[in-house]
Amino acid sequence: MASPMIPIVEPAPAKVNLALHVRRRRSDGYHELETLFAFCRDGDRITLAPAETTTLTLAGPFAGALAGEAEDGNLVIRAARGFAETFGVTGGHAITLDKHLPVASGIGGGSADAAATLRALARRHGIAQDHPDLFALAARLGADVPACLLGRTALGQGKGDTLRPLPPLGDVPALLVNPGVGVSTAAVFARWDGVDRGPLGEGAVMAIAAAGRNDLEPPARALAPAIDAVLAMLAAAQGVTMARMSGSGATCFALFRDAGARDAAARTAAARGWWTLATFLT
Ligand SMILES: C[C@](O)(CO)[C@H](O)COP(=O)(O)OP(=O)(O)OC[C@H]1O[C@@H](n2ccc(N)nc2=O)[C@H](O)[C@@H]1O
Ligand SMILES: Nc1ncnc2c1ncn2[C@@H]1O[C@H](COP(=O)(O)OP(=O)(O)OP(=O)(O)O)[C@@H](O)[C@H]1O
Repeated sequence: MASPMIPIVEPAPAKVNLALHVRRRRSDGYHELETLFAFCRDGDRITLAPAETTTLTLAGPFAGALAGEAEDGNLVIRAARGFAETFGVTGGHAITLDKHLPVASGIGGGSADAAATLRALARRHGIAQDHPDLFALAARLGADVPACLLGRTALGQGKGDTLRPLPPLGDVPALLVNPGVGVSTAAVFARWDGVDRGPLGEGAVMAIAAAGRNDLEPPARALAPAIDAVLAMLAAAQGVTMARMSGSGATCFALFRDAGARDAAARTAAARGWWTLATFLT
């Protein structure tokens, strides 16, 4: 168990859906998916320090995007409350969220923060990181939270919360680009045309990804036409091996043969005023 006096720092890496096939709408309003989750080297960060009550301090470039919302609605606080109820812990935590990922952008931001909070609390209270109750709590917090809790390349099925771990990708140079528009996940799913275009293929992760697609791209592009320009720019970049939208958008990602080509594309995207994150898929 981690010493209660030493702050715990837990990374909350950005999530990318290398491919996302929507198979059908369920009667509970959710959709059955097949998706390949991958994680970036960079993202948000959670710090946990001992305190009498639980509080949340927002820091970092996107703190302002969440400052107007009630603290209760933040997935970090919801994760901390859920953890206390599930594992019967008492006492609070002063939690700091360093927010580097744009909000409502398809790269899991809030889900990654919730998952990092659960990992940090599990460390503090001596709960195994693979405790089934921790995963059950993650699934109640959001469809992407279990994948973010696992935090490694995985095949997601069901709502995205039935997971099969896959081998690490080994630091693939990746660029994330967001045109500065927030997109509601529920609104994008609601515009899906209901056509099942088939399952993911088989083979190595990158081969499955390359042969796959993101079925949420057309509805997201209809809601946020700026995605078109981002994808066109990324697809035309030198040294690119794959360019696609992640999750429900509007963030798009591109994978590159080398970090130099990635950084050149990042400069082009930044010159257009878009948010960029030059990173690696781990
Ligand atoms: C698009 C993805 O990011 C792909 O990884 C996820 O499926 C979304 O995960 P998330 O943001 O954690 O989603 P949640 O917060 O659980 O759900 C938000 C809303 O998205 C829709 N939703 C989400 C996941 C899913 N499999 N089917 C859905 O239809 C539902 O309308 C739901 O009310
Ligand atoms: N810590 C948080 N960070 C970001 N958003 C949060 C957080 N807590 C609550 N939210 C709410 O969750 C909504 C979705 O934000 P989030 O950034 O998780 O979406 P996303 O990037 O589309 O994630 P996903 O790819 O999992 O769908 C936001 O509109 C915001 O109001």
